[in-house]
Amino acid sequence: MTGDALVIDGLAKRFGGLNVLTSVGITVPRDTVFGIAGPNGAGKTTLLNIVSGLMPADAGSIALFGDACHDLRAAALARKGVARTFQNIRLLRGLTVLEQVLAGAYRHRRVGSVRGLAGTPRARAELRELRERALEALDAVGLRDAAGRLAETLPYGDQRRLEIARALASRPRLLLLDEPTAGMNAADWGGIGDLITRLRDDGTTIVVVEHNMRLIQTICDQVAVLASGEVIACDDPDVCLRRPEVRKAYFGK
Ligand SMILES: Nc1ncnc2c1ncn2[C@@H]1O[C@H](COP(=O)(O)OP(=O)(O)OP(=O)(O)O)[C@@H](O)[C@H]1O
Repeated sequence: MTGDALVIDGLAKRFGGLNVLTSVGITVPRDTVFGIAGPNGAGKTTLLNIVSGLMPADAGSIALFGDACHDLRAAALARKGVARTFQNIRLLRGLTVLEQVLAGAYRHRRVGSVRGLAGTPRARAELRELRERALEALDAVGLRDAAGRLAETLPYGDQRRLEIARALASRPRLLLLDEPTAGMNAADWGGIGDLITRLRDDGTTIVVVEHNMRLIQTICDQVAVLASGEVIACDDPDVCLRRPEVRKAYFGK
């Protein structure tokens, strides 16, 4: 296999008169956990939105596993192995834990909805496979025993795990996590950190946007710090977070 998991070059994005990203370059090697840090409003979520195809960039290029893909929309990127979670939990009310994950797996179906409704043997076989994938994803995040529960009754930390399971159901090669530990206590975020490194060790490349510096230092192989629309530092987390330009961006000194 050739190519890094993700190579971003010269990426720019403007909202009206606001230049959020001016020229961002990042290279994420395969099978690593790569952190994206930076002060509020630095453009971290905007960067994930562009990489996952939710919005176009104004300029720049993106390559995934060696293939240029900056013109692709979200569905095509998902088929290329990109999955993501969002900063705010986005569970569908009234569905069980398993059904939430099945909804994530379903977009990778091969059998169209009409044939699926007709209940052909192929459609039934595919549904069985989707269910297996969903249970496998729940296993990965430690929620298999909760498969039959209504998702909204789960504790907050488990709802965040469920979001990750939903992304994992498509068996992504590149998983983008937007603040996966937002609002969590230390016990819960430690567990998410362990989960992320386990996923990496199993062969998923992970890009994680995080404000929690201890988590970044614990799990990331590299971190890029965004400020003023650019990457101001990219290195091993301990080295990066000691840099004067990074301290200035965060603490103003
Ligand atoms: N769709 C949009 N339209 C207009 N402005 C936007 C849009 N999305 C983001 N912005 C603005 O772009 C800037 C960067 O936002 P973004 O959410 O990417 O930052 P962030 O680094 O993820 O911030 P935080 O750490 O607070 O989540 C902010 O000033 C935000 O208000």
